[in-house]
Order: sequence, then C-alpha cells, then structure tokens
Amino acid sequence: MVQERMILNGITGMVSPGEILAILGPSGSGKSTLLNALAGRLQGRGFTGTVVANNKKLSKQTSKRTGFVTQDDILYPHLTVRETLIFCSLLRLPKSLSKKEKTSVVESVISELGLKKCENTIIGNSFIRGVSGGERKRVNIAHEMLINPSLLILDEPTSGLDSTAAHRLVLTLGSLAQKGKTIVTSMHQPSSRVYQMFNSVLVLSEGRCLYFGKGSEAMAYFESVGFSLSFPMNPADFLLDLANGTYALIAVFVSAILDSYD
Ligand SMILES: Nc1ncnc2c1ncn2[C@@H]1O[C@H](COP(=O)(O)OP(=O)(O)OP(=O)(O)O)[C@@H](O)[C@H]1O
Repeated sequence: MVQERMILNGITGMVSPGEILAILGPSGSGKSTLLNALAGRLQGRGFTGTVVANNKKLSKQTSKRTGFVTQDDILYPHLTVRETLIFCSLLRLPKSLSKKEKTSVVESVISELGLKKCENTIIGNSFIRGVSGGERKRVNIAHEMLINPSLLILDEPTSGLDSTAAHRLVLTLGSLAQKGKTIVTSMHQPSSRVYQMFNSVLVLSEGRCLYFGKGSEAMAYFESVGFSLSFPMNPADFLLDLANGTYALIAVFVSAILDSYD
C-alpha cells in the first residue's frame, strides 16, 4: 500500500507584479513542492488547497503565461547559447509567428538576460568546456523568458554560484520584476545583499509557514516574539537557523539550566 505523507500544511501568501517573493527554508522543508503547487503541477497528485491568479483558479491559460525554471537543466551541451534559444523558440513560440519574428524574440531575450557576450559559446558539460555556471543559469531563465511569462517561478536559481554571480543574477530578476513580471523563487542561502532585494519572503520549516511578509520586517517580527540577535548577522542565516529549530533548542536548553538552579 502507498503510504501518504504531509509535505506542506497551511501555507498562505500572495505576490504581485513587480515583486520578488523568496521562498526560504532548509533542505527538505518543501520549497520545490510549494513552487510546483503554485505552478499547478500538483493537481490530482494529492494536492488540496487553492491557488488563484488574478482571483481566478489556475487554468491552461495561466499555465501558458507561467515560466518555470527547474533546479536541473536539460540543455544540449553541443549547441551554442544562441542556437539553444533559437531551437527552443522554434518549438515553443506560436506557429503564427514567422521564423524572423521568433529570431527577434531570441535577440531581445539574449540582451535582456545579459547573454550577448557568450551567445556563440557552446553550453558544454563536465567533459566539454562551455559557458560559466552563472551564464548557464541565465540561459535557463532565457529559455522561459522566450514565452514572455507574467509569472516566473525559479527553483534555486543561484545554487552553485559564487556570491557575486548570485547577486548579479538576482539583480537581473529584479530588473525583470521592474518590467512588470511577478517573480517567485526558492533560495537556499541568500547573502544579505541578495536578501535585501526580496520584496517579500516566505520561510518554510518542515512544510509549515514560519513567516510570510516583507523581507525588511522579518527581523523586527521575530524580535517582537522573543527571538533577537546577539550580534549582527545575515537575516537569511537567522531565518534559516530558526527554520532548522536551532534557536528553539537554545531556548529549551537555557530554560533547562534555569530550572536546575531553582
Ligand atoms: N513525490 C514525493 N513522494 C514522497 N516524498 C516527497 C515527494 N516529493 C517530495 N517529497 C518529500 O517532501 C519533502 C520536501 O521536498 P522538497 O523537494 O519540496 O524540499 P526542498 O525544500 O525543495 O528541498 P531542497 O532544498 O533539498 O531541494 C522532502 O522530505 C522530500 O523527500
């Protein structure tokens, strides 16, 4: 018999055009599952709850306007960046567009994602040297940008990138948001300068929502409920420690010591 398991429970949140919502939480907390639910990819697979876009239930029409950048890519190592995007545009863009129009969509996405410098470099893999890790992530985003999505969902787009490349990538996401896109991204360990670019954050801990609100107000909220910092640190690290239960453990430990003095 198949055993059922609760992966997410009682999550509520919202995000508007022009904003970046970051889903934070430790490994296994349910970030990818939540992103899949938001994209309507869990329907009929034990998913209960409601996801609405512009006050309407998700439909085929909304899925067509949703771009989903997965954690693992499936790019052809021998194609160049430009060839990859042309190939994808020929497959994904409507038949009503001519080849010339599809190519011009590719041109604008290449410049929007800052890929001009490497457009003729092959993608590569672990055996054949190709684009850098950061450029590869951008190609994945470009892949989804070809369909001009209203909602762009990204699963750990900065994993494996150094802090500078991660910051640059999130700056690009910020510029897409400024053009009116709605961005929802999971992120494992954002630096403080990346964290301050999020409009709102949703912190998950074992499938439950620990915090949903403005990124800039998270620390004040946790301070108001008794979790304050003893020294300055990256808010994202603090939230991850909370989600991992580290602070709760410290609180229990301190109270146990106090009890032993009574
Ligand atoms: N189809 C499934 N069947 C059983 N368990 C699942 C399934 N999908 C996810 N899980 C479990 O649900 C939990 C959450 O998984 P999920 O991939 O959403 O976490 P995550 O926060 O994205 O993790 P990571 O940061 O490591 O990618 C994990 O314990 C995972 O093993």
